Amino acid sequence: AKHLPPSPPKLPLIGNLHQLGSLPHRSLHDMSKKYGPIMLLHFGNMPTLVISTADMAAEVMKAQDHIFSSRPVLKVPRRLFYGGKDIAFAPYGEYWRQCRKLAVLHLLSSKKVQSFRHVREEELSKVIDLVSSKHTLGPIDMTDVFSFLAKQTISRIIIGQSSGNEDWYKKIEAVIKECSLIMGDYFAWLPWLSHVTGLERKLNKTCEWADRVLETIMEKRTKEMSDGDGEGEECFVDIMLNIMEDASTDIYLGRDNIKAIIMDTFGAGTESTFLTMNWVMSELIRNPQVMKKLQEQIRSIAGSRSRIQEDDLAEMAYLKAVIKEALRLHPPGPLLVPREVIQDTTIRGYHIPCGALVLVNAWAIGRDPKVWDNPNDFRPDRFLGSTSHVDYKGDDFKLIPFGGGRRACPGIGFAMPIVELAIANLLLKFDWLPDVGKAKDMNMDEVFGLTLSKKTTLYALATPHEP
Ligand code: HEM
Repeated sequence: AKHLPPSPPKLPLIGNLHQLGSLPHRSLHDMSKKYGPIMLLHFGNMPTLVISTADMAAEVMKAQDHIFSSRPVLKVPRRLFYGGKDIAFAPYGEYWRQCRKLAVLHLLSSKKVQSFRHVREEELSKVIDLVSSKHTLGPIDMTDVFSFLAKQTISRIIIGQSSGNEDWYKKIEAVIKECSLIMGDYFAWLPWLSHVTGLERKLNKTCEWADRVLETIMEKRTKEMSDGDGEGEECFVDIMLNIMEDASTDIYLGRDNIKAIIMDTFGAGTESTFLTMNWVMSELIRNPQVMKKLQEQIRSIAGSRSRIQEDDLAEMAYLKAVIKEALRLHPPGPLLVPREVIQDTTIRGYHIPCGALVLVNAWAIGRDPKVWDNPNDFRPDRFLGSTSHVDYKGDDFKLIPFGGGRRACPGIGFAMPIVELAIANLLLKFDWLPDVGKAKDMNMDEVFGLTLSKKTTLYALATPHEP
């Protein structure tokens, strides 16, 4: 008989789903303490491999990456993304390879990221002005501030800025919200449950609505480009429309691909970037001594200047350590994005069946006491000195908030300048305190959806800093 990985006992029909609870990354972490770093669960009748240590993650995302690099065909994303025409949920193969290459070369390259620098700076200025104008009125809703900043910046880069576009941002935002509500529900992955909950109808409605919004945006950008009356700022949609129409390129890109990629970058980019800023700031306010040390570094680099510029970021070792530490404790995608096994294989003697779903518990790995000292403490200093090379780029499997291997997040270089610039300038310009009570008592409870958010809104008191 084949030697399968250890499995907790399961129920008929639902398998292990009832054991996931409302915080699956935590329940799975607890289960792994009993059943080991590689477990085989069943979501309904879907065999699901759960990976809970850095060693095992290296096995699936490095040693055998090619076997673990597909995505499961999940009902909801399949429909929302035009049958897998996006990047994140496309099955492993030629289409995915082309599409990812297109995004990496034409949308997310460091040259492109650099070309949107003014967008990041302008949108951040609006936020700084907002905090300046509101700080005398009492605590500021920082969750709202970060959410606004991520959405404004990223949507302006993806669908562009032209008069009346705020409406489109809002519409896409509403679509994404609806989609993540549908998708965040693990039960929705089960085909037989969808009819019971009326998911099918909801899904149809949302897809039609999303398609109308996306078509209108594309038509508008096409018209502006041909009339030459766009406001001069190139966006992802323009870049893709140009590639679509350019007969000389060997990349095939249809309208559905473009729409799926818009949804994908929006969905993958905004929420995760916003949550990262929100967790970083929450940890800073909860750890005043870290905040103080970081402010000293930022203020000394700024000198008499009133702004930290992107060129300054390279020098900011402590800022980078703080962000790594926040991502270690609060990876916005605690179970990453599910993968699928494309052929039978073995790991450490265990048989892994073709077609199994794979969840890598990045959250558990970030808190593994075997690889991290005092794993539950927020101690950015652990990333200074001899360990400063440990990074989230996918080479150190104990820190994988962006995944690793060929399916790793291609948006790291796009997201991080937004996060770093925002935190650096908010700490340069203002001093921060919790709105009520003691810093150490701050509520850090989580809510699990598609992403991991903070349960309570982050309110904070800001005082302008006079240099
Ligand atoms: C702090 C912000 C972000 C975090 C924490 C994050 C995290 C992740 C994770 C965990 C994955 C799955 C990796 C795997 O399967 O190994 C992923 C995939 C992906 N991310 Fe990100 N992401 C972020 C920002 C962005 C941004 C800004 C974009 C684009 C604008 C983006 C685009 C994508 C895409 C397209 C994929 C799918 C890659 C593939 O399947 O080949 N992400 N991201």
